[in-house]
Amino acid sequence: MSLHAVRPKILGFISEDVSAWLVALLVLLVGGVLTGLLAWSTLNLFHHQLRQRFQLLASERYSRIEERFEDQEQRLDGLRRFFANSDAISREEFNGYTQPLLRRTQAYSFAERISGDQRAAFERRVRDEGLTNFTVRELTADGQLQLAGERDEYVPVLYSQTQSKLGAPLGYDLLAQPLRRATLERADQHRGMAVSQPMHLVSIEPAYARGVLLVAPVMSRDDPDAAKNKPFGYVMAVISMRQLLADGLPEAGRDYLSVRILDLSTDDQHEVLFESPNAPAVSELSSTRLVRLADHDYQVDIQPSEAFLQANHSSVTSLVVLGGLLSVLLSALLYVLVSQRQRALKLVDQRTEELRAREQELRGTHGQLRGVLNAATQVAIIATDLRGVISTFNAGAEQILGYRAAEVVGHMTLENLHLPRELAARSAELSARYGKPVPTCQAMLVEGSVEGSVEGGHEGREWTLVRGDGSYLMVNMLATPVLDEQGLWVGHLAICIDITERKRVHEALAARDLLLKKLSAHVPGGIYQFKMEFDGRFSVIYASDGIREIYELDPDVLLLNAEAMFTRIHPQDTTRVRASIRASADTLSPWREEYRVQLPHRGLRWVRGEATPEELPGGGVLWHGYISDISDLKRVEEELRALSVTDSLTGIHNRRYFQERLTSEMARVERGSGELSVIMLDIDHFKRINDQYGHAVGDRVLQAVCERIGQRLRRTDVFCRLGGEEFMVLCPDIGSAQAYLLAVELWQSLRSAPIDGVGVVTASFGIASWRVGEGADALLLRADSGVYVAKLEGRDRVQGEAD
Ligand SMILES: Nc1nc2c(ncn2[C@@H]2O[C@H](COP(=O)(O)OP(=O)(O)OP(=O)(O)O)[C@@H](O)[C@H]2O)c(=O)[nH]1
Repeated sequence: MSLHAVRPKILGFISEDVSAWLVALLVLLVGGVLTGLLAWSTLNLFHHQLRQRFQLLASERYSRIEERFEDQEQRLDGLRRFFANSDAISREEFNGYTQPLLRRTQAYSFAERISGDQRAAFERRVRDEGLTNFTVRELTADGQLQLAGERDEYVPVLYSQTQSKLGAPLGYDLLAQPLRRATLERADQHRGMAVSQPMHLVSIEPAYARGVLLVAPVMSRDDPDAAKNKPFGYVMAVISMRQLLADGLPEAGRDYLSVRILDLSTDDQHEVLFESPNAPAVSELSSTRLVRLADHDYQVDIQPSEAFLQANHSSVTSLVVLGGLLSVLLSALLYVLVSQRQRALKLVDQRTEELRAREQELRGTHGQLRGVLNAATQVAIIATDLRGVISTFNAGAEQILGYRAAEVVGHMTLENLHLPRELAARSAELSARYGKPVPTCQAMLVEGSVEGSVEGGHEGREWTLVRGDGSYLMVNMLATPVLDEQGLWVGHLAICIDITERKRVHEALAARDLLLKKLSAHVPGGIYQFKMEFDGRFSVIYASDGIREIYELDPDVLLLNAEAMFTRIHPQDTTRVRASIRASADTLSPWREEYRVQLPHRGLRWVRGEATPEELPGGGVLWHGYISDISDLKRVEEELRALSVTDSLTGIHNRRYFQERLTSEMARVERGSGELSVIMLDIDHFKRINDQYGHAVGDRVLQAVCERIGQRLRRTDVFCRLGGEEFMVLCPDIGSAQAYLLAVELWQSLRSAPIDGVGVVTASFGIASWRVGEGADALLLRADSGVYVAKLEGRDRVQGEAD
């Protein structure tokens, strides 16, 4: 069954394979929809509650307005009855009655109706009461009161009780102003209260001047035709709408409602009686109701103000934000959970696969290990537990040590296989080194090859093991700790290699090395192995002690640095030696070279090297060779050489040497570099000297002539005895004229002074200078011809060169 089949689904319904992004998106979507639904229902509830609250506030405000309108009517009616039921009302009585009524009313007044005839008497009466300046007045166009004009009838204000600081407009004739007049007429007509159209009230502070005049006619109690006659006066309430409606309400900025009152009684247009100072807010909420005051109907429109909306703001925005945030957080959380879960599951899959692969690998490795253990028949592999008891004993161990695995595993320890005295010695050595006792059972396990390091490198150590038959076996044993997977020490692994044969070979090699050393010590010169790598680098593989004398270098120095050898070779020979080595490497031909070495102590020496090259696999050449000092041999050779080209009697060069030098000088001039001349001389009548003085004197004469001639020659001139009394001077780099002068000088040096016991000895000279294309024989022949001519012409002379 696959792992996928048993996995539970995410949140019970989301498949494991669904992308974490998709899950997060789905949750975000659902969260968004739920938030939207919740916001929608909350908004509906909010609007419902808002409407209810507004209606409540509006109803309360309507009640307040109606109540205050009724209150105004009742108070004015009371004042009217006060006048109607009294015979005469004095100013003090009026004031006393209206003083307590001045609440939410700007002023209460009483205006008496008088005819034009009664005006003067009326004014006089009132002035007599104490109002000395009292006159009937009317309003001018600019709002000032002035003396009223002559009319048939007046209704001047007689009494007035006002809150205004501007005072009462006493004497103001209400009939003089059309609106007030119309109001009085309507009151007369209805015989009841009438209210004016909205107007600017007189003698009221401007802020409160907008209002109405509520008028009630006062009929005389004593007038029998009161129903028909005009009233004798009017009581009035001056009502400022602002004062009436705003009293008891919070200030405009904090009032939740915006109120507007329209006067519907005007025919042409609905005039605004009152409008709240606070503007209505933009809202669908509004309420309208009709309210009546006296004979007028008013439309009262109420709308919520900004303060209302602010005090009742919706929490939907917060809800949406909160819902959105929660949705985002939830989707992010789910994304993290799902993706982490998926990652964890993938990791589990991956680790499971890895474990399976590791298991397979371990099985394979275990099989291979078992195979290796069994196949390693030349190596003893022994594993022990921590107590040293052997747990593995491979086929190689059986074969090498002569035990069967069955008799060793679980029965014997590694210590049992060792030679006891060797273990005891090693134990003592280790105990002394580490300053604590090391038991013999651990002596073969403690690493001792590195001083002071217990767990340092793992190097094999030679041990003597006791075989099954009691014989001894030399092994190289490498013991390493075995750790389990947690790194805990669980035992040891010892790998033993039989080194009996190796030791024998080492001993044989050591004996041969010793022999070689002894032999080479008795051989003059040095034996060496010299190697050139494929990249051209030199190295010395072996150098016997004899090399030390050849190069005055320690053999060990050469083993480290082969180039040190070349520092000893004479600078003029170094290039030649290197070239010959490379030539030998290229052609694999034997190397043989004689060269000079410049030694710190013995100075310049000649050596001869000989070596046989051998091509190495993979490139490079190895020489096996021998170097010897040939300085003595060279010296003898030089001496022999000198003898072979020297005339034994006179000590000057002989004919052979002359021939060699002539050949080389001819080659030089034929290459076009310089000139060449020869001067030939032959002693005159030498036979006579021999005959007269003896052969020995003749020999001395020959020596004396050579001495005199030699003194006159240049260092570059080559003076040779061709034989008998015949000589030749080879003069490089001089031409015919110079050669002639030299010959004359030589001729004179001979004849200018006598030789002891013999007298003056003369010679005949012939000269020849090399001509282009001329051979050696022709050159010599011409010189010889010169001597011949000199002899013919009487001897003792220099014969110049014929043209
Ligand atoms: N003492 C002595 N005599 C030599 C030697 N070699 C040759 N002679 C002699 O030199 C003589 C040469 O004589 P000639 O060839 O006749 O010449 P010459 O006597 O000098 O006469 P011209 O050359 O014609 O002047 C011979 O008698 C030789 O024996 C030598 O090494 N020592």
